[in-house]
Amino acid sequence: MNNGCVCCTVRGDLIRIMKKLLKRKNSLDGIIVETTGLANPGPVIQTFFVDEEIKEACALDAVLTVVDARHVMQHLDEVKPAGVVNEAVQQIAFADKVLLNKTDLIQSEEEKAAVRSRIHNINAAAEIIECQYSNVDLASLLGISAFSLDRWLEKDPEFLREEEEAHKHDHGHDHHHHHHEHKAHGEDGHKCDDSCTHGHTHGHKHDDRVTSVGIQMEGECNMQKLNEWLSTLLQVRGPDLFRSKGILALQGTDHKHVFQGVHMILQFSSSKDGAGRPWASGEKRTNKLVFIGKNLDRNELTNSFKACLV
Ligand SMILES: Nc1nc2c(ncn2[C@@H]2O[C@H](COP(=O)(O)OP(=O)(O)OP(=O)(O)O)[C@@H](O)[C@H]2O)c(=O)[nH]1
Repeated sequence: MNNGCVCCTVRGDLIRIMKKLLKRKNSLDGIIVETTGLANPGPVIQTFFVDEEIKEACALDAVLTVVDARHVMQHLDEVKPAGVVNEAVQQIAFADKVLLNKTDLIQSEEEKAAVRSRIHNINAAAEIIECQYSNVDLASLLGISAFSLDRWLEKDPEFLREEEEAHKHDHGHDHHHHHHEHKAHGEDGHKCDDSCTHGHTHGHKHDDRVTSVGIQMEGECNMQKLNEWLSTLLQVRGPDLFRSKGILALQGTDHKHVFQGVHMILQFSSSKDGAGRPWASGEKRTNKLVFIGKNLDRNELTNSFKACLV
């Protein structure tokens, strides 16, 4: 689900995609919906209960939330402006199972116990599965019938009622969601405003300080400049940089380079070590980078990356 802004759950798109999938001649064993890391899971779940056709054809099996054991606390602790939703809390609250991932990055058993108890306090019903690199037996994740509407309604009886109202309204106004259908992935700097219905079910707004910046630029990077730029950037802006990733062309090599960042942790890989394919002969060397985080300055990021090019 890449369309729309990073924060929104794009229920209109999801309904359309689901209906397309259901029309396929060969029937599917299952459908896995992956939202963005900043999504409010509520509206996605509601899709399976408010649309008649989808309700008939599908059963919501389970809501799974992957938790970064190293960084989750700082996101749960984050104080948001009044009325703004903490999506980390939401995602744990709505989970049937929590995959507590990256346990290798946790320093001590005490730290792990603190994270587990925090998750448990938000959602006592969800089973917590500890893992590394999300390596979990699929049988414990798929076809488990873990979702219970009753438990949901216990938590929030308003849940379906409000949505049914909103849905009726949608039918009368075809373009209700039009403002989410332009451009990809919020890289146009689109911010949720008051007209955004997503995430408003519970009277909460998305944190509009969080955006994404995509950079696409032809050329080759000077390795040393790039290294200095990225490590300084992550050091200085780390707390605000939730996620960064990119494919890079480096001077003097045909290998493609990939970087993956989560806050201050940065990992490089290369087609030399089996990550993807090298640049093909004649292929344009286009660097592509994405930053997702708080208070990002598109111009500053673009210009400082540009300065790393040869
Ligand atoms: N040490 C460690 N690193 C991990 C683990 N799982 C993933 N990573 C690394 O974390 C980095 C970012 O990956 P994830 O956090 O899984 O990315 P994500 O945000 O879920 O992925 P996108 O949907 O692509 O944004 C990559 O460099 C992964 O190799 C783990 O269990 N331990």
